[in-house]
Amino acid sequence: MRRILFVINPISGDIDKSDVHQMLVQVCKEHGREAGLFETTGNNDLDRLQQYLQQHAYEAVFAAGGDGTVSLVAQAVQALGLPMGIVPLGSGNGLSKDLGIPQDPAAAVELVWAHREQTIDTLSVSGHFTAHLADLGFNALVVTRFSEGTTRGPGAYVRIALQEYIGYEPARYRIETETETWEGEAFMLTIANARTFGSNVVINPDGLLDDGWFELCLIEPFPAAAAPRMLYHLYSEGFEESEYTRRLRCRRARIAVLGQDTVQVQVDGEPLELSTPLQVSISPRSLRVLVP
Ligand SMILES: Nc1ncnc2c1ncn2[C@@H]1O[C@H](COP(=O)(O)OP(=O)(O)OP(=O)(O)O)[C@@H](O)[C@H]1O
Repeated sequence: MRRILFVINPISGDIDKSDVHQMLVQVCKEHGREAGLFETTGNNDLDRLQQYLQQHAYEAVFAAGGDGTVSLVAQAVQALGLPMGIVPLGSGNGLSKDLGIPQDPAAAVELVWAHREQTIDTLSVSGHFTAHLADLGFNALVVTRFSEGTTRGPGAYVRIALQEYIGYEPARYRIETETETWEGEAFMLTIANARTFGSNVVINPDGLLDDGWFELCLIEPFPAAAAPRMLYHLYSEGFEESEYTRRLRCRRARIAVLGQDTVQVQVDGEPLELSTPLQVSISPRSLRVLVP
């Protein structure tokens, strides 16, 4: 691996990246690698990146940003069969944590010369690419409000979550997988390829990124008095221990939101409004990633 492209999101995670460009070029040079830089604009980035990669011969592409940047790079490299690395520089950096990638950018960049390769599953949520997690319900609402605001970073996310929790009305879902049907109300419903949100909430404790399965992780409505215990379970890998949670493991699913033609969905950190029912499917071992 000699020629490496870094895709940098200048606004992710509210992190000043003025030194990042130079650091990436410098460490690559020290290790006999050539670094290219591609900045995202927030506009038509996937098309631009795909075109750029077709015109330039890179051997690996690193996403230097948050989950949205990782998802963008993953889609571009998947089509070309190139491996993807991650330098975590977002607010949450969920997929990088699941892959065991160091959260310190200076340590993560070592993957350029010291790594092994893993090939992970990816999902399609009604045609939208997902490598990490997608969800409906409470978190999708918070991610949407977050994206509409002007402040980024974890503090802004927590403030919005507290505001939205008061008065939140859970929707009713009907889920059909290849083996079972479930219908009921849910506070949130996560479509999980991975285990952990960027916030360190473990939504899918024994989920594997490369087992050919995904999980539907449901948190059913719970009384306000149960919220602290629920948070404790979520931060301590105890998802299965709560009486308000359940998981369905599957290879494909149809998710209807009763009484709604469209639903707000968070897909790899990006808010989308999609038509219901959603159709979810898996592409087993379809994305090459560089891990420690
Ligand atoms: N130059 C830019 N100006 C404005 N927005 C941008 C720019 N480049 C990318 N974006 C937007 O940034 C978002 C992706 O951000 P990303 O997920 O990388 O970081 P984050 O939201 O801070 O971190 P995380 O997803 O880990 O919480 C996308 O919505 C994308 O359109």
